[in-house]
Amino acid sequence: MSKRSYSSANLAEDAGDDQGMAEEHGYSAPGSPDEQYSSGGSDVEGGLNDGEDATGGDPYGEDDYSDSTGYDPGTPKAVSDEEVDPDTLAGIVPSSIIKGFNRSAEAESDPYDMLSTAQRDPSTGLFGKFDYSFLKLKPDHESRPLWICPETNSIILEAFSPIAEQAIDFLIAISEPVSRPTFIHEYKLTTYSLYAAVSVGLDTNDIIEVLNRLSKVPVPQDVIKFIKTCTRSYGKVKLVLKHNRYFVESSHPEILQHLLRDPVIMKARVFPDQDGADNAVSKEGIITQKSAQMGDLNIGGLPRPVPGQDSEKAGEDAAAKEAEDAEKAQAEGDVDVDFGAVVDLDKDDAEDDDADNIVHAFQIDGNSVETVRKRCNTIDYPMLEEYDFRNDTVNPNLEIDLKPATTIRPYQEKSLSKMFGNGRARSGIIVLPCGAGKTLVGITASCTIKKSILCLCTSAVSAMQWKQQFMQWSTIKEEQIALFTREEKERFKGEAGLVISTYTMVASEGKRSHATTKMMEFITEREWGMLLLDEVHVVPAKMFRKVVSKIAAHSKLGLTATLVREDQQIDDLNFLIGPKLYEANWMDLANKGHIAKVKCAEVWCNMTPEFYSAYLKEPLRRKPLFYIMNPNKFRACQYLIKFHESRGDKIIVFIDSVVALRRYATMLEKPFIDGETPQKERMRILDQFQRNPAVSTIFLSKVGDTSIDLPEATCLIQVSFQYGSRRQEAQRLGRILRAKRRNDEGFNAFFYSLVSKNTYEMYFSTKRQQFLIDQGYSYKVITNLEGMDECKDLVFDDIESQMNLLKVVQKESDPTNEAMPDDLNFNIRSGRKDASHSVRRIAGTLGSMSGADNMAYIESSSARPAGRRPGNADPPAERHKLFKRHYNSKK
Ligand SMILES: Nc1ncnc2c1ncn2[C@@H]1O[C@H](COP(=O)(O)OP(=O)(O)OP(=O)(O)O)[C@@H](O)[C@H]1O
Repeated sequence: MSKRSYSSANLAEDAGDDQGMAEEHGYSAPGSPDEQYSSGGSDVEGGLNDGEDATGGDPYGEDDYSDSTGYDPGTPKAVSDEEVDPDTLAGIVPSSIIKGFNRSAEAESDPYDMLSTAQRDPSTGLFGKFDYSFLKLKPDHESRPLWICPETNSIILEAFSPIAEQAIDFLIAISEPVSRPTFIHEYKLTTYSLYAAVSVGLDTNDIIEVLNRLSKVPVPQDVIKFIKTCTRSYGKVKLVLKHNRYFVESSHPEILQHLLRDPVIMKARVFPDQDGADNAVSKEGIITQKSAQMGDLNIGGLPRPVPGQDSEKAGEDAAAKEAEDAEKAQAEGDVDVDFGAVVDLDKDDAEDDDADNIVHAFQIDGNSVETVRKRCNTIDYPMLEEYDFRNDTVNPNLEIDLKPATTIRPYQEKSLSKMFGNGRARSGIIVLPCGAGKTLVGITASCTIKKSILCLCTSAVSAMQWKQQFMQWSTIKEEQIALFTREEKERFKGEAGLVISTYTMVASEGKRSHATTKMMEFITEREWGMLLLDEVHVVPAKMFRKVVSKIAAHSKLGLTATLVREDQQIDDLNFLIGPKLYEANWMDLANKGHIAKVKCAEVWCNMTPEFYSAYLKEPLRRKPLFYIMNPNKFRACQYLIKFHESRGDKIIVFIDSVVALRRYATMLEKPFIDGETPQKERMRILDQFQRNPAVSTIFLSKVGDTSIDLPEATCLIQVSFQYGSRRQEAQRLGRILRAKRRNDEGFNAFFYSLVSKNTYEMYFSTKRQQFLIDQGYSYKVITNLEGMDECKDLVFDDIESQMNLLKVVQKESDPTNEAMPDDLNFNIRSGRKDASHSVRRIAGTLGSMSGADNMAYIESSSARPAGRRPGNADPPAERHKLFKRHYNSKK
């Protein structure tokens, strides 16, 4: 999918005309004069409505999918266009396949089952087992936006469909986004995504029914089976803390009985003395009661803001707004309003009928919570954690509200509605792009729960920024906030408060100072309303386990932009924190002006001959410093800084290697921050960068990757990076997504990655880009920085200074460097070609980055560019012999 979408997107870019591209591919983009939708809104309505359609009753929408695939073999006439004439194929294709294509009426099982891998796509061999052309399209398939692949559980969305927005809402709730370029998105149903879907209140039938309505083909039987298996037991059992007693709760009494038959769980059960209310208690200790209604839960303690209104007026006319929305939807694409209601997943428990409001529960011993939770995971009934904070009378309230001037954005509100949708706090993870305002989401959640909050971040700098943001957006008083870092060990005043600390401070064990030990006692001895976990993707699972087991928290909210890890331990988060509750789309927020639009470029820097031959001789571990300190890279960096400073940009330069960072910053006379920079000095440099026009560029090591909020920054130059880390690439991009000037007309932020040509760095660079490419970003390759050769005062412009630098590099290159990742061998074997398959690279120059697209693209030119210093190497051949040797030997 990725491959296909890049190539289409590429075409669009090349053609310079998105619409043109869409038409060229036979897509009918919304808004095109001849689109099928505009000519007959009724097509959409008829096709997707529950009720009648042109074929005299929707054979799909109304199907009982529990009995069949939703595929109706009785309506073949409606799809005659798709039918294959058996005579045409006779002799070419085995008859079983023709049968498969045409779906005989007697077909009982999934059509997919009829075809073995070898039998599919026998004529072209192009699609192999991915040839799904035998799946029969529904008669009104054009108005339905989804394709569902049997076997892989992948869902392809036509993002240009008039109902794509609603479909995206739905898909985000039930599946993982895999790739979201401009026109076609790919999602995948996974065990975890379905767990998350159930946890936000969707049930099996909702999921299959809506999928079936949106899909162009009947939902394949295997997919239905998968959904049923995953959702059968997930989300059916909740762990609820009420009046400081722990209950295992479910609206399915048979499930509770099943759990109580388990010896471990049975041992943890506590028989209530008296239930107090009129609730019935069975002899097994199961209490039956009416579930709490959501009522008028007030997210953030303020009237629910309506976008475009100030918070004071918000909430006054929600009904009017709804009507207006419906009208707008009608006008925009004549989308069926009823359909919207089906896809709208924000339905509260309060909407359920009375029967669903009956819940059953049994109490468990507070000390056995962890054991029961583990046991439930083992027997495949993972417990969702919910905190009934409004009924918690034991823990003192924290006086905190959003300030009246604070307005949360629609996507922030939406993410929170997934957390508080049923009037309680669900534990889970909210995924928003970097710079989209996760801090305010965390603050609003705190203002909703109004109990003591423990907030953990990745560094002391980010802890201080959280404190500052809490004070900026909420009414919390300074004395109610306590910082717990290496340098600060404060306590808050009063019974309830907020502690902001770092993961390492809380998870560390062993010998600690007296003040730290006292503070840890203060933290571990109390009950927290919420554990707020920033940048959850960064923290090792081991550390999380320690934190989670030490801290008694009623609910947990994890925040992240990049739910990706190179070590595959991301799955652990689902059970340590909770399921993913919401994930926003980067491109969507950029288009709406909530984050900046960014132009990304990879700048290829030739190695100088001396550096290159030294690089080749060095062992693997010593190589990196040679490509990082490549004099041509140095010069490119200096040139880009000059270029962007002259445009009035504020620039962040990232260099992972501390040796290189210091040398670059010192030579170019710019301030830098690395791990050893004291806290106060860091804050001073960041402050100068924000306010002082004379400080337009700062150099940062890895310490600046996450959580640094610098809205002034508009340009980012990456000189060295941590191998193939997709997460680091995205986090770094995030530093410029919050650009203050993002809504200026035609404004773009700039992201450059400087790569030394024909070194390992090129492979890593390609690998790093994958996450952002999947979010819809594209990279231009710049092989020649226009104007650089004419720029007189760049460093290392003579052989002598280059040789001196080489000596320094040879001396300082650290043989104890972090080992290169294991997959390097894979790269050598497969060569760069493989990796670049999935990358959308567009030929470009510095001129084209800045809008002046008048330069020749010289990527494959071997001619030495005019003005280049004669000592510099000509661009080496595409694959150096080193790579070739490895490549051939591996082959
Ligand atoms: N609703 C809002 N109204 C106005 N400004 C907002 C809002 N939400 C966020 N911001 C601003 O957006 C910027 C980015 O917010 P924040 O630092 O919370 O991003 P983030 O999602 O945590 O990013 P990262 O993952 O990179 O740390 C901040 O300057 C913040 O003040």
